[in-house]
Amino acid sequence: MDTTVYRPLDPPTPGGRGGDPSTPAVRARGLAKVYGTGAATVRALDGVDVDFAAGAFTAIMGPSGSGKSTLMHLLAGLDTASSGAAYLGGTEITTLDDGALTRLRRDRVGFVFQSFNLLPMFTAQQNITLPLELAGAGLDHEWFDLLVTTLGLRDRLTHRPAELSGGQQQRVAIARALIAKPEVVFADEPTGNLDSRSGAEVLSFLRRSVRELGRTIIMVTHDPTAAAYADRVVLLADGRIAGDIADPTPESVLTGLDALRSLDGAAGHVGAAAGQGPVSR
Ligand SMILES: Nc1ncnc2c1ncn2[C@@H]1O[C@H](COP(=O)(O)OP(=O)(O)OP(=O)(O)O)[C@@H](O)[C@H]1O
Repeated sequence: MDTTVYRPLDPPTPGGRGGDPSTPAVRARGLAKVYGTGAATVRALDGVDVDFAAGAFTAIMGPSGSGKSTLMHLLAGLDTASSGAAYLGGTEITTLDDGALTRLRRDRVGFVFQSFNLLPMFTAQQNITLPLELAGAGLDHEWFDLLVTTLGLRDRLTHRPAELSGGQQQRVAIARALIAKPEVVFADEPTGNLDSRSGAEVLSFLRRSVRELGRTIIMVTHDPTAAAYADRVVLLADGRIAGDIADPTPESVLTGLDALRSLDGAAGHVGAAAGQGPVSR
């Protein structure tokens, strides 16, 4: 596990803003993914029911192999489920064909990866606006300016990725993920390649984009301190939802992870162990 310690740069403010709280941005119902057959069968996800609120920053945590990446890939339409359903807003994505999934990922979802995935020959500005070019959509200059200001990229727009620090590159990747105002941004270990200060900045920007810009973010992370920037932490163990922590702190997340280890595969839910009551969905 990455033991990097991140220090929040600004104090947390309660609650998320924006989105329609009555409709979850993302839902899973009985979602399952099975790899292999016979003795080699792995149930990577084993019947997951979970809602992710619009306008909230949610972290997904759990031990290695607990199914975090599998869940994110199914929710983002990057992989197909073995059974069950995943929804983006009102759209059941588990029944869409490849073409519809490609359009959905392009038009309604943003991605931030551990390795930034910027195009090296393009400037920061060109990288940010690339999704609009690919979609044939026009640039909302006001939104672009707001993103660039919020992410502190104003004086870096003409630089190529090789001329930017890791933290700056990830901030460009976040602006790119947000430029088309997607319904949800999936972030997969977004601070995994960053030092603690750059990681803290990136996490603060992710949180600001939820609180101030009304976006919805679902982040997979191994780091309890990173998870504590979120409004909520969903814990996975053995392909199942094993805990749910509202308003997490590094301490409550660590307590929740420790409780998971002590459950050691037994069925259970660690919300109470982490100082939270079970969250009804
Ligand atoms: N393509 C695959 N073929 C077979 N098994 C797989 C495949 N992908 C994942 N698995 C298995 O599914 C389970 C869940 O994997 P997943 O990558 O979702 O876990 P994770 O929680 O993201 O792990 P980590 O924290 O190590 O990245 C693991 O047992 C893994 O070995």
